[in-house]
Amino acid sequence: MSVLFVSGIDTDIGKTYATGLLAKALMQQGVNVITQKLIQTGVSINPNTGTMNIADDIVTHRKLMEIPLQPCDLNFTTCPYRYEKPASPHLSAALANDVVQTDVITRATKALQVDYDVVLLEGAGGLLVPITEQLLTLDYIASQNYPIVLVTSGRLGSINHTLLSLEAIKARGLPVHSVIYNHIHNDTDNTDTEIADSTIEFLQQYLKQHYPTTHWLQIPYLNNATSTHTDTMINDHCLTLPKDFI
Ligand SMILES: Nc1ncnc2c1ncn2[C@@H]1O[C@H](COP(=O)(O)OP(=O)(O)OP(=O)(O)O)[C@@H](O)[C@H]1O
Ligand SMILES: C[C@H](N)[C@H](N)CCCCCC(=O)O
Ligand SMILES: [Mg+2]
Repeated sequence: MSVLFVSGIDTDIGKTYATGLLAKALMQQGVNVITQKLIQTGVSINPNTGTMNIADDIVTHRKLMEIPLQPCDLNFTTCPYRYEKPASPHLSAALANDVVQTDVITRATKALQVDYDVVLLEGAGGLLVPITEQLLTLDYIASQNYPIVLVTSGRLGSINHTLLSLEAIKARGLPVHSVIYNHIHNDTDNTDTEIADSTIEFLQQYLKQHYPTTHWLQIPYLNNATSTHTDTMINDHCLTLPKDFI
């Protein structure tokens, strides 16, 4: 497979971290990999040019990969659709008097596939987030038949959101390539480790029983992982991928 769609049980669950760390791990295995962002909302405008900046998530991917912005980032191939309002893409586009044309995204992915062996395509929010009034993210994924990487967490409520996401994927007949458990809340005061540990245990067992070929990975809590002073931290927290991951 050469395109993996990285989704999650919700927005702010750690898709960007997961995508960047996956890309870095693949690079370390010698895979020629790049990341793409489906649609970025909440993008700032460059005051000098009056144009939209590069997608924040692409910038974070590159920091996590420890590589500079690439030519395909600078010419916006890795994220053609960027909007100012930090909202659902269908709303952010409408507020910019625009409608997303998914063939632009597909063409961008195909252009990246010319230069790279693997493209990790990060969604915006969860699987049923609308791209337009008529088209949900999962509709687009299904139209391309992309395998899905689903990012989840140990927050109370994650079990339900994870299983609902898995059901939605199954209903479209798409493969669940991986589930990535992100330890996003583990360093905060309000984390209940009993719940988080039980969530890991439950999800692992559930996958073993119902999705035996799906990979299970975990991402540790990273402290300021994308700041400029955390090379050691990032190196310490490399993802180890199973041999048959790609
Ligand atoms: N493993 C982690 N350790 C520490 N902080 C994390 C971790 N994962 C995510 N975060 C924090 O949570 C925030 C949300 O994560 P992230 O931006 O990856 O979410 P997302 O799922 O990509 O959201 P979106 O739908 O906007 O793309 C980030 O700003 C980051 O600070
Ligand atoms: C702005 C935010 N961080 C994401 N990029 C977009 C999240 C859209 C969520 C829409 C929804 O599920 O209601
Ligand atoms: Mg993101």
